[in-house]
Amino acid sequence: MSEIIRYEHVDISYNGELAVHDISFSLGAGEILGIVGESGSGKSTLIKAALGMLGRDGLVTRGDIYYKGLDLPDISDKERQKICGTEIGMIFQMAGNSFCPIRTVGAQIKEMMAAHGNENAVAVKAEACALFTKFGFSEPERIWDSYPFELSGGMQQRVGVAAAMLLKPKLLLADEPTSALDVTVQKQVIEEMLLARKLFGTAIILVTHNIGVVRAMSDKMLVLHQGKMMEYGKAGEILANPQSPYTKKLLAAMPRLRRRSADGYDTANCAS
Ligand SMILES: Nc1ncnc2c1ncn2[C@@H]1O[C@H](COP(=O)(O)OP(=O)(O)OP(=O)(O)O)[C@@H](O)[C@H]1O
Repeated sequence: MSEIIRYEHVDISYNGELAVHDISFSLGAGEILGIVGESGSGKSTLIKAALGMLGRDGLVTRGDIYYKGLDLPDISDKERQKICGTEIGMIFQMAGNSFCPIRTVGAQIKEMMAAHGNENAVAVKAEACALFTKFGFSEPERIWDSYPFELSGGMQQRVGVAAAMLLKPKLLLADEPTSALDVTVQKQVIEEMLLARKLFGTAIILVTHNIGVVRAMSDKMLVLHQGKMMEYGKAGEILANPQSPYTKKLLAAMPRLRRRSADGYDTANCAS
């Protein structure tokens, strides 16, 4: 399996204070890594570092983050703009909020695709509607013509995932993509991400508080505590047989969710 991204001994500080310390992991094409840990453990910081989104106060102070031979913290803003979206996509907890409220979904998707060099509006619409259909929307044209405020929060989130996937990124960074959603919509968003992996071979780094979501989706798992890596390895093995006392405590406090197969899951107690 070809490697997509590799973190090597990464330290990240805000205003000189260490937030994340000595993190190493790698991810191959189509693999899904779940990053879990308590609030403030550094989960978002880790993925923001890949796209230079640490803000003015944040800095990768040691180590490397390699993507296709590029050391991401060192690339220019121009290079970063080029890979942002097309190579590495990102979705947030409230992905729907990134849509402008007063322009239709279709207009915004056309603009996004044009900004990445695809100006064929007819083809873009056809491709978007086909993906909406694959993602389970029964009226794709209606979604295309909708203003974001005409869609529920859950629908906005699902359309946000679809929009990110239209650029067919090799890597998707997903920061709490299901935590603002009710259990039914969580299931749909999980299904969308698994389908995206299947359709496009996209690798996913998933930040979540929800062990149930990790259990349902992840091949690998990284447990963070106060910026340090407590455990990293195959998700199934860690979930079945956690080694560090911290992981044991974390798992004991989480609800259960059984994994059925690579693409299937049982959503009982998915929300946490
Ligand atoms: N822009 C910032 N400036 C200063 N400190 C920050 C900044 N962003 C994050 N931090 C600090 O870095 C640490 C890790 O924060 P981070 O948001 O990565 O944690 P998290 O595990 O994603 O938390 P949550 O689950 O609550 O989103 C925290 O101590 C946080 O206060």
